[in-house]
Amino acid sequence: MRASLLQIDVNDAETVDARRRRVAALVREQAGSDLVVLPELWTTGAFAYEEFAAEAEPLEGPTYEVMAKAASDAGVWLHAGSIPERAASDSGSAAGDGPLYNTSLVFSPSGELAAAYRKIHRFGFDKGEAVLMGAGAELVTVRLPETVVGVATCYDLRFPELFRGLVDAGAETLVIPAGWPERRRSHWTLLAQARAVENQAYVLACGTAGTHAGVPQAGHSIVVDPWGEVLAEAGAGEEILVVDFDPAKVAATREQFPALKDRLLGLEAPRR
Ligand SMILES: O=C(O)CCC(=O)C(=O)O
Repeated sequence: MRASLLQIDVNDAETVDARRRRVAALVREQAGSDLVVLPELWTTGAFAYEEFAAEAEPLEGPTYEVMAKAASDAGVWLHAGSIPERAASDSGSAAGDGPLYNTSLVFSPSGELAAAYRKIHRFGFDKGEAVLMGAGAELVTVRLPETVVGVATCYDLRFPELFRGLVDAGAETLVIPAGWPERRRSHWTLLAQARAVENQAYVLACGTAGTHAGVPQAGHSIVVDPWGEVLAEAGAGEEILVVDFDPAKVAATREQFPALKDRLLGLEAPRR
């Protein structure tokens, strides 16, 4: 199976419309890959908090339209990264004036929406995304012909229980778009490898390059196999990381070294 991770340079000089067109062209160039992955919030930048509300889109908004077409033109599965989604209000108003979510979109090779995932763990503690966006509540997996993909977004990478949930739901390949800052790049690489080793799964983690809203991005998108070996790693700048991998290695690793079977479920902390 061939995957292309598009580590996009997200910067304040390029408009959202221009970036959307540029990224769609890059997706089209990946015809021949099975799966194309984009980063988190690549239209605005994950740290461009002031842009979230202004650039928010309904689920089936401009990014959806452009990416659905790009996926079908290229004939690829496309994890189109995430968008700032403006949900419909509770009253169902067509104005779409409900809460914001950090929502990932996955398209099939015919351009159908295969899955949408609202990021569960919002970043920022008491500011930024954590206060501007709502939290998703559902784990999402997508069945591709060759593998079952489990999706997570950026800060989710720090929460191993989410990935155990995805494994329990059948995930074999963990796809993680991100806008991870350079300042914590060592955590990014370490956690990507940890999630691969502990879940005996492939990890495809696609970040952004460049600097937006004053925050230099880590780049260094990475693909890790179920044994924890790094199959490919990008540098700091914009780059397309193309990697061939064998989805059958997940079952083989889980059979040869069946650590997942030794999980002890339901452990409780001792009472004090
Ligand atoms: O956890 C981190 O260090 C980075 C997380 C982040 O930037 C995000 O989720 O947008």
